[in-house]
Amino acid sequence: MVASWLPVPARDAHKYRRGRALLVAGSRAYPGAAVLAARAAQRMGAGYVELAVPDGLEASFAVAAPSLVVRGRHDWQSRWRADGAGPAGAPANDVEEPPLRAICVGPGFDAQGDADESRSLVLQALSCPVPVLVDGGGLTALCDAEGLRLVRRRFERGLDTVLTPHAGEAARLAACVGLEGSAAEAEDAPDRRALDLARAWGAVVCLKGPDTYVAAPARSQEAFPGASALPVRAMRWGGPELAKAGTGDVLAGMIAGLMAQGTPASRAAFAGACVHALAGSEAARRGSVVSVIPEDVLDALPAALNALLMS
Ligand SMILES: NC(=O)C1=CN([C@@H]2O[C@H](COP(=O)(O)OP(=O)(O)OC[C@H]3O[C@@H](n4cnc5c(N)ncnc54)[C@H](O)[C@@H]3O)[C@@H](O)[C@H]2O)[C@@H](O)CC1
Ligand SMILES: Nc1ncnc2c1ncn2[C@@H]1O[C@H](COP(=O)(O)OP(=O)(O)O)[C@@H](O)[C@H]1O
Repeated sequence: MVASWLPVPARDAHKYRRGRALLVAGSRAYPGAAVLAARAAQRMGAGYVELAVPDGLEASFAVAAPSLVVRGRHDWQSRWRADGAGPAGAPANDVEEPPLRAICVGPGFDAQGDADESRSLVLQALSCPVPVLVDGGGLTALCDAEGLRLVRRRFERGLDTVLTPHAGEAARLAACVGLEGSAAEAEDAPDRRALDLARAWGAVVCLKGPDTYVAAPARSQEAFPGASALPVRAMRWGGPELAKAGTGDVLAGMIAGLMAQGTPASRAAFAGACVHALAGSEAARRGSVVSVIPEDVLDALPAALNALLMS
């Protein structure tokens, strides 16, 4: 079933029809995460991937990854309406541009060192009327009353938001909505924790770990066809080859790349996690479970996609 959720380009496709994605990612502390996430969005099929990076670093990113459209943060912030009014992805000025289909915000944010900037970028992304994924340092920046209000408001307006926490970030998201229960209880029942978070935030939650749980808020119950009564699914593929800094950034970009092509948020999160795990296994097969690095996962991604599409 997951294979049928993966977009395949039409014969008459062109780059904009294949989805325009924006990644607001990276910081002076963690620039690499931005490239990992953006590359992953490209590899998952998004036709036009833009990367908004800290001002002054544009040239370094453009050299590191020539096919990415790299912009400074101020350029992006001044070009998009802060209130999210207007058609999906409409730029604030009159420039003719194809619509933006998804935003990924937060991989590589330095939520401690650049707290104000991280928060302002996350809130601006959430004000855009397109699917938004929040990951990494963006999740830390999201955890306050205003962040919660904006995500819930998006839910009420029918706009998809995806949150991709690891266990540490999930604990912060839980504390922000006053979810009871100790860390040990959350570890015992991660499916329940993912679902509680999804409902409390009004967002699709992809709770990462050795097993990954994707939960949808009530509105998206139909998003997992054939699912059991509760809108939460476990993904148990993959192994410890993925336990290396940077693989989460790859996953965030993959899910955003799928959403940019029109895959609904909960399916994008689940299918993205499946392909990510398969790519990790393929990378371990080509090398060693010990040596896999996130770049290997990116390199193995096309083979993993193919294997799933042929299955
Ligand atoms: N190449 C790069 O530039 C990389 C950048 N990264 C970015 O660095 C920033 C900080 O990421 P961190 O994850 O370190 O941020 P966190 O501030 O979440 O640090 C991790 C903390 O959470 C706790 N924790 C609990 N459960 C955990 C789990 N299952 N996995 C990991 N930590 C857990 C740890 O004990 C630790 O204290 C993010 O924006 C992230 O995207 C990282 O993804 C690593 C690679
Ligand atoms: N033991 C494991 N088995 C399977 N997958 C794992 C394991 N450890 C980590 N992963 C996966 O690797 C990724 C790590 O993401 P994350 O913790 O956000 O790392 P980072 O922020 O450094 O990129 C997640 O997709 C997680 O599910």
